[in-house]
Amino acid sequence: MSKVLVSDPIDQAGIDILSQVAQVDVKTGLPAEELVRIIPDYDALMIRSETRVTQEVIAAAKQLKIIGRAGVGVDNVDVPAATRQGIVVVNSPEGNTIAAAEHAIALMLSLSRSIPDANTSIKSGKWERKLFVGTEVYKKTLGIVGLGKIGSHVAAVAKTMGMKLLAFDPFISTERAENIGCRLVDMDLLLREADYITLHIPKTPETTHLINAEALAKMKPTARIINCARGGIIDEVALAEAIKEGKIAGAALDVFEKEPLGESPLCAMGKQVILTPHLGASTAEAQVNVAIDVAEQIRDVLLGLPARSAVNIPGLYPDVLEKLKPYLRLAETLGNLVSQLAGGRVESLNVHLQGELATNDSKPIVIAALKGLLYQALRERVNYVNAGIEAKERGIRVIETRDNAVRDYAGSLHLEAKGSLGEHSVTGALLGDGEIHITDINDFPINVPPTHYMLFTLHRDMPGIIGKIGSLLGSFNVNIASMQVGRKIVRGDAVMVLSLDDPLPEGVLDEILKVPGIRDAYTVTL
Ligand SMILES: NC(=O)c1ccc[n+]([C@@H]2O[C@H](COP(=O)([O-])OP(=O)(O)OC[C@H]3O[C@@H](n4cnc5c(N)ncnc54)[C@H](O)[C@@H]3O)[C@@H](O)[C@H]2O)c1
Ligand SMILES: O=C(O)[C@H](O)COP(=O)(O)O
Repeated sequence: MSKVLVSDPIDQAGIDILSQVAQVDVKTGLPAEELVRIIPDYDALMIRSETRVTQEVIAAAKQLKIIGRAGVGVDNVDVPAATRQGIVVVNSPEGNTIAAAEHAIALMLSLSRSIPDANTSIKSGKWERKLFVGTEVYKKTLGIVGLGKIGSHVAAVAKTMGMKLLAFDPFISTERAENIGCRLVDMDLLLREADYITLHIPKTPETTHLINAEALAKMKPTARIINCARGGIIDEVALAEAIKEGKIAGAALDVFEKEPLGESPLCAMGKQVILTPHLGASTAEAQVNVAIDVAEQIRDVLLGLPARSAVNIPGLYPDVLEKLKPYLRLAETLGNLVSQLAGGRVESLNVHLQGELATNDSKPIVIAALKGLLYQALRERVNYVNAGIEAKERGIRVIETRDNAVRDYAGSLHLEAKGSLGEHSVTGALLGDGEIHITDINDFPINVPPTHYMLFTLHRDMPGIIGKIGSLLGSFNVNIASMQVGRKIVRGDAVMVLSLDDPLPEGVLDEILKVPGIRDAYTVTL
């Protein structure tokens, strides 16, 4: 039975799903070295933002197939290291969107009405009405940095509260922003005009310290900033300084450069600063959503099915997958076949998609072809996650071409491998019942289903050659299951494809190559 380690607090709904297919161990708050020690036993790891899945953890995770992040941000996971090791990383891109957006709005309103301090004051027996006179958000300008899922929901709510909306997001169109009710502007203008700024961007090298002393200096002295996205997007030292010097009016932060926060100049500040301990996603609803979403994906991957929200492999939704699955098998088989024909190092792979295959998302097909191509070199180490990166690291150039026209089959796939030992090509298609047929080898037409052991020869089309190969194999007790010849012209060159019941014993291929008229011969195991 598979084993899943849950190393952060996850809703029971997720644990229940995992328990259907695996032994689930919940061990939260593990020190880093303890995680490295126990991870080799596990097939799957389910986390939130607290567990740091470092390169060291991944290197130790010899059996790990999937890391499931019950939430959005995967910045606590070394995704490139996981990818290189063939580990799928999945998240829940939408499960906590509403929770995070509502938290940002809650922080904005709390800042403008000093709710936390007023609460503390009254609970300590005071009645300080004058001290807590606030400001309205109605007709104020909200600058939204990052107009993705959370930013868009914040925009929708803020709009209904009568706020004017500015947005900065270099990756979305003016039309999309306008549809959400936002004016798309540059960051400089947003900083200068907004009364409230709310951040909803990922933390990347470009966004780290996006809000630094220089940016803070551009803001209005009455402006307030909210960060419910990721710690480190705001330079916390510069922020504390800017508030102290009256350069801005306040800030509310849910996320921090270092979590847990520990000592910080922000903790000593009064009602201008509101801090929450990374609570954006902490609603009952969001935790059920993300736990179910990610647990289902872990369950599926452990059962050999694809994940719908993988961050490091092309996402395959069940309906797309159902349609593509037979073609993925075809691509993998042909990739494996062409690499065995090519023999040596493959330098480039041309993937030509024909007919209905050309109208689908080609990325999974290309990945499947590469997985097949690399199988001889990497065996079980290659999978859908790392096939692309492994091919890239080996310098294999991938060229993709497509032709929508339907020929003999609804869809067919042609792979052409150029390598150190020459060029080889194979074409394959699916029959009506989904059976794979190889329809072309090195431009010779044939029509055979792939089998476990196969022998391919290139020879002169002349009498007696088929018989000689047959008796040679017979003399080595190799049984032929089927045989087919493909040729372009009579008595020119031809290919012979034999399906064998047994593997070729050592030395037989050399004997075949000695048969007069045989130009080349290849054994293939699929
Ligand atoms: N506080 C929490 O508990 C909590 C909960 C959920 C998500 N988050 C965080 O919130 C953030 C947003 O999440 P989301 O689901 O909306 O993501 P999303 O991918 O839907 O949206 C992010 C948006 O940021 C934009 N963007 C990227 N780089 C940018 C840049 N340099 N400048 C401006 N815009 C840029 C993208 O174009 C995109 O539209 C993420 O950092 C996520 O990890 C935090
Ligand atoms: O990226 C996220 O989903 C949020 O930061 C939530 O993190 P959490 O799961 O640790 O609450």
